[in-house]
Amino acid sequence: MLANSLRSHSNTYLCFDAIIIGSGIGGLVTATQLAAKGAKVLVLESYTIPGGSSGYFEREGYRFDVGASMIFGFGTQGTTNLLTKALEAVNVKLETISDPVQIHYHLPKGIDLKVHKNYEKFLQKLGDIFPHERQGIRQFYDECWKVFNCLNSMELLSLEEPQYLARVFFQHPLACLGLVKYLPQNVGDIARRYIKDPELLQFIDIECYCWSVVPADLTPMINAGMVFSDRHYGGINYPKGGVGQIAQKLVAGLEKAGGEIQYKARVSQILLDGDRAVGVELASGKTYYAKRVISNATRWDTFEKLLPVSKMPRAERKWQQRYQKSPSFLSLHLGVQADVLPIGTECHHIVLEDWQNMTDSEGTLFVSIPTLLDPDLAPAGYNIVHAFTPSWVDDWQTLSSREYEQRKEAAAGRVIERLEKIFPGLDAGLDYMEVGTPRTHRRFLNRDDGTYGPIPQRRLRGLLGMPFNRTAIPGLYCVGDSTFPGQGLNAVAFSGFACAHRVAVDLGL
Ligand SMILES: NC(=O)c1ccc[n+]([C@@H]2O[C@H](COP(=O)([O-])OP(=O)(O)OC[C@H]3O[C@@H](n4cnc5c(N)ncnc54)[C@H](O)[C@@H]3O)[C@@H](O)[C@H]2O)c1
Ligand SMILES: CC(C)=CCC/C(C)=C/C=C/C(C)=C/C=C/C(C)=C/C=C/C=C(C)/C=C/C=C(C)/C=C/C=C(\C)CCC=C(C)C
Repeated sequence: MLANSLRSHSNTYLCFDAIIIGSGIGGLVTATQLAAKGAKVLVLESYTIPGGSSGYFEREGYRFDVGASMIFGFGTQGTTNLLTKALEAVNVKLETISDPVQIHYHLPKGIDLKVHKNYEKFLQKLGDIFPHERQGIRQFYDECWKVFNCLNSMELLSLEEPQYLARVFFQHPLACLGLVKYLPQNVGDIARRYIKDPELLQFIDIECYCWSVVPADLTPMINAGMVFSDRHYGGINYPKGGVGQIAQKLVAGLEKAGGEIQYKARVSQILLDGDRAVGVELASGKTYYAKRVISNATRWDTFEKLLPVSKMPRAERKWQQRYQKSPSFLSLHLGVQADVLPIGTECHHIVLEDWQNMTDSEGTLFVSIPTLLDPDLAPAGYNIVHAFTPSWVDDWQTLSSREYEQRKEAAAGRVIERLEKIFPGLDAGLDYMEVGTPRTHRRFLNRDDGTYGPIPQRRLRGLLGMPFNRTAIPGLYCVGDSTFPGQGLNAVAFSGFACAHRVAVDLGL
């Protein structure tokens, strides 16, 4: 029946080369890459604007980023500046503002450290706090550069495409062998090779945790090589107009290249013909067919909600045994009087009072103040402070709406109390506040339990367990942060390049 319907649709305008479920940056990079290669592409997004966790919302003159504002991938040189490259591929441009400091850490025992874009300055300052470890510090971070230099020397495409692998190996044999060496490794083992001071090792843990949401022992070395080096190379660059601009520009490029996007188009199921994915059905009942279906939803959403659980491939079950959902976040989007922040305040802060609490719910506090880079995001005389801290959906379930509001208020109070320690007077200078919980993330981002992404259940072999874009269901691909190499905008941009490359080869483009 479905096969007939597919055949009858295959010659109509409803049959696309590729349908992409979701317009997160992973989905949009895939879509723009495919459209640039001449594919007929349709993106279906359930929300009213593109971007997913890189979206934005506007309230009372403030434009808030939904997610974090610390953006990698906007460098101007090398091969790892994947957001720059994704925009260029569809002839769109985005102005960015360089951030001279990646993070200002406020850590236990008064450790106060800024990660300067300048590598030597960063090593100097960290060495000033741990003078007995100066050599180990340099050896560890230099090893991260080795990973980065391998990646940054080659074109980055699908590792599932043998011809590409043969080509890069032929062009860059040493870099490929370098990456093969690091792929199964985690940061903790390499850090301990050079560093002995337990407190410095805890610092390496939070260096990893603040983007991978796991300590060094569970963080893949390849990803650390990217993050710990690119912050000093391409740097951290904020998009003028807010993080939401990245998706807006990619959509403009997609449409210029002939692709299509629909909003308020929630996919309710992936249609199968036998075992093959052939299209999607929307919550509205409308169906679309395509030669290939690409899901930018998380793997949990894709295989547990968009497909019958009885069809879950064995490979997915195994993946779920290796990886679990990371916590979501409790987020405070604040508008505050500008004079609350001392002159010279940095854009991104990490606050932790006790090392023992680093991975706990409400343990580490993340703070972004994007208006210090782009003041136009707030009314004159005000700043945006986005403070967020890990939180599990379970703590927010089965509450009456009154209990939910009370719990939100209490949690917001605890976060503001902590913010007061670094920005005294913030409470009194508050002009606007909106509190999001894991339930908010689940609802607006369509992410199961509002999760930030997959994290290893136990120590795994680096990135070896992360699946690429093809799935065990023919015709179905995944893209985004539940595919190799995981969370992060530049990481999902890589996943998008790789997915589009593999799909284009499969389509014979
Ligand atoms: N570095 C930073 O500061 C920063 C900022 C924001 C986001 N990020 C990263 O971005 C990554 C997420 O990107 P991503 O590409 O994986 O995706 P995403 O989760 O951001 O977006 C997925 C999109 O798919 C849509 N969607 C899901 N299910 C759907 C369905 N059934 N029908 C229609 N639409 C559906 C959602 O509405 C959402 O727009 C995260 O890893 C996060 O770390 C990083
Ligand atoms: C041939 C042969 C033999 C071989 C071959 C081999 C090879 C070639 C290999 C390759 C590999 C590759 C390509 C890889 C790749 C990778 C990548 C790209 C990676 C990337 C990564 C990235 C990342 C991880 C990023 C991340 C970031 C993030 C997550 C961020 C976040 C942030 C946040 C959350 C913020 C917060 C903070 C504050 C606020 C303070």
